[in-house]
Amino acid sequence: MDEVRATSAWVAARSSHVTIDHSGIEKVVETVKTSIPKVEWDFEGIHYFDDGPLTVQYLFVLDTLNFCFWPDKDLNYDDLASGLKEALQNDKSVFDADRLQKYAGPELRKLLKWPRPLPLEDERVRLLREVGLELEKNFEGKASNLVDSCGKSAEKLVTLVTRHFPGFRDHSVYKGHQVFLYKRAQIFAADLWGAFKGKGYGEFNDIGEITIFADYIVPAVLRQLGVLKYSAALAATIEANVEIGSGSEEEVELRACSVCAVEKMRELILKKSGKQVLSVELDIWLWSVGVQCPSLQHHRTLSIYY
Ligand SMILES: Nc1nc2c(c(CN[C@H]3C=C[C@H](O)[C@@H]3O)cn2[C@@H]2O[C@H](COP(=O)(O)O)[C@@H](O)[C@H]2O)c(=O)[nH]1
Repeated sequence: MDEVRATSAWVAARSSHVTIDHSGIEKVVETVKTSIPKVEWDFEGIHYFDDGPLTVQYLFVLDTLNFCFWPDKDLNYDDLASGLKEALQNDKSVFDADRLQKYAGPELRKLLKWPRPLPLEDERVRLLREVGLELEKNFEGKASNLVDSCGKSAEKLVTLVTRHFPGFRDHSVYKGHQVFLYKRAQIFAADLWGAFKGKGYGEFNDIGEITIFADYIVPAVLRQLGVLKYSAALAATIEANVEIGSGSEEEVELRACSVCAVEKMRELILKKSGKQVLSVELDIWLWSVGVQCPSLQHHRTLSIYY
């Protein structure tokens, strides 16, 4: 994850639409003191869990589809997590690798009990096929084999996932430089760690290497906390719900500055209190604040990455 950290910092050092306010970070760290509000993974109680390989398959499918809910104003992440959970409870073979390759839009919709086409539905279906095919070809159809082959390293898992599954290669080119954010690949590792409570399939000796997951909720929360500042033009664009192009400077800056700001927050907490907090812990806290704030205005980018 050094690549994510280094390239995000590269962007933050050159950004003009989004800036990190160091006094804002100081304030947040001062407010939370040494204890980041502890938010449990699955605080919503919406995820499937059976302590076994089927949970790994579920989480991999979930994170394959974990992006861009906002174009449908009634759809959000909860609908996906609980919809897939129910589908799996009703039919244990629903995420078998051969079946993942066969879903078409209307069936996926039916699976999730969603009454109309999903946002980016064709892409969602294509990504499921890609996952089914590659799991079948290289991992005997099982995401748990993928995790088993990582030797308890989250970093290795992210590398393997991004190497095998092109849909997880969350990167962009900013001012001529390649920037890596790997949101869905990293969140898959974090979801395993959270669901299995750091044991079994969720045991990673290097979980501290993971950064936050650059989505559209966390930047908005960081802005609300005074950690990120937007240019007047960017603020107006977001306020007016105008879409921001995928790979645009604005979009890359929003995401990269969020990663970088939270890394700085983490460093400051360590400096002030000697306490090592994980980016994953900071992420779930920030994200849970964001999704519980109905008035939160976030940027809108059509993307398969987040
Ligand atoms: N940074 C970050 N982004 C996250 C998550 C999660 C869910 N994580 C689960 C794991 C354990 C917890 O108990 C959560 O349930 C989803 N997202 C992103 O949010 C957006 C969806 O927003 P809305 O349209 O309002 O539902 C979308 O980009 C989605 O990809 C997270 O944890 N961190």
